Amino acid sequence: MTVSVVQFGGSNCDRDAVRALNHLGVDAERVWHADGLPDDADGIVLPGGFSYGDYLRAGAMAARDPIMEEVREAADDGVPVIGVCNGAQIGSESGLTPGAFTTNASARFQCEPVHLRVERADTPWTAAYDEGDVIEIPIAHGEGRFEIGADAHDDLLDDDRVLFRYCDAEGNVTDAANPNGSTDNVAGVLGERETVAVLMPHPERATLTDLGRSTDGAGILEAFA
Ligand SMILES: NC(=O)CC[C@H](N)C(=O)O
Repeated sequence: MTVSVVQFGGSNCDRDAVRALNHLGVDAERVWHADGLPDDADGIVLPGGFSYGDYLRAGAMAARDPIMEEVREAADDGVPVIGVCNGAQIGSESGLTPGAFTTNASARFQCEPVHLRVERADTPWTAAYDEGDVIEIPIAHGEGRFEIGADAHDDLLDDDRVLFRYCDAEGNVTDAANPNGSTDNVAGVLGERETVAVLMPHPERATLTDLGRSTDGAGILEAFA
């Protein structure tokens, strides 16, 4: 499998994603947005960063970049797509996943390790875990607060599309464990297909063993292995 890591102007986690995937034995290459998706892309990562300088809203301009039409078509064909942090914002802005990410309740950029509860273990992104597992992965965002209308939230729950929730070290989903004020502590969701997912925390920053920190994020990227 060759994973395309889509680089926009202002992306800054594209190299980290390639390195983390390579560490897991997955071929990956950075793809400059203006060059379009290669025909052999059989996996796609929308990486973190500050695409288009976060102007208007984080992810809003990249979501309207022509390459996103190709990403949407690939996703519809069943190609696995994951959006991480700014990539999650691009995914929601482009309608790949429900809800929106907006300014943290703190109104500050937050960079810290958080705990996540695995809400679904039967997806490609979470097959390495058991439902209810607690994993530690860092966040680094200013606009990570998940927001969704009441009806869409009901649909999200009915369709069981919440992938991760912010929790404490014991797995309790509480306000105190919610770093950014996200609705229902949601940290990651699935698209219409389980092969499409977005999450605000950074699994590629919790994969390499030589960083000396948690490697709990590896299981998410192993979806491509
Ligand atoms: N690390 C990131 O991808 C940051 C995302 C976005 N620029 C934000 O601050 O919310």
